[in-house]
Amino acid sequence: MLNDPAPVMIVDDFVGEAVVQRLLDYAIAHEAGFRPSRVALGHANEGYIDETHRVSKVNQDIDPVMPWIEPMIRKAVADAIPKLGLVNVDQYFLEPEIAWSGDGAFFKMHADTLRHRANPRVLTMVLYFHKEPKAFQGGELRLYGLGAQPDSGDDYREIEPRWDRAVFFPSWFPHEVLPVRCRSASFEDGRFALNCWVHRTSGNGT
Ligand SMILES: O=C(O)CCC(=O)C(=O)O
Ligand SMILES: [Fe+2]
Repeated sequence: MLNDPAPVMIVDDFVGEAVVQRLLDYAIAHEAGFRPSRVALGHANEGYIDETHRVSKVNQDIDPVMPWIEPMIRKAVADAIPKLGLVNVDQYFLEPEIAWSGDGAFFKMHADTLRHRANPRVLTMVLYFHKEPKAFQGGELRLYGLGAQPDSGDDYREIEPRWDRAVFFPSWFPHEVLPVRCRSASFEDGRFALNCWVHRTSGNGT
C-alpha cells in the first residue's frame, strides 16, 4: 500500500528581503566555517562523511543570525505543530545550521530523526535563499510518505527551493534533495538553506 507524502507547511516570503540579504551576506562572509556534511548512523554522535549519500557543506556556528529570525521561526512552529498533527511539543529547543549546496550536491533519501536520543527532532524547517539572479538549477526537495524506499517509484511531493521560502514537515518522513547544478564553482552561486530542527523536550518517555 502506498502512503501519502508527508504533510507540509510552506510559507513564502518568510523573513523578508532585508533579512534574507543579511543571511546571505553572513553565509558568504563565513564560507571558511562551512564543513563537509555528515550523515548520522545509530549512536554515532558526530556522524560521518559519505559522499554516496550526501554532498554539501554545513556551518553550525550561526549564533549571530538567530536573533534576526528566531521570532519568526517560533511563531511558525506554533502554527506548524497543530497543522502537521504533532503532539506533545509543549517545550522544545531549536538546532539551526546553514547548509550550502554547490554544483553536484545532493542528499539522498533519509529521515532527520536522530534515533536513540533524548529530545528527538520532531519538526524540520528549511528556509531557502540564494544570490539573485539565481545561479543554480535543481536542488528540489522531495517529500515522501512513511515507508518509502529509494528509487522505488513511491509517490512524493516536490518543493522548489524558492528564495525566502520556508518549508516545515515532521522530521520522521523520508525526504531527499535532488542534485544541484550550478553555473560556477563560486561559493556565492550555490543553494543556501537555513535548516532548523525542533527538538521536543516535553513528553519524553510517553
Ligand atoms: O535542503 C533541503 O531541502 C533539505 C535538507 C535536509 O534534508 C537535511 O539537511 O536534513
Ligand atoms: Fe533532511
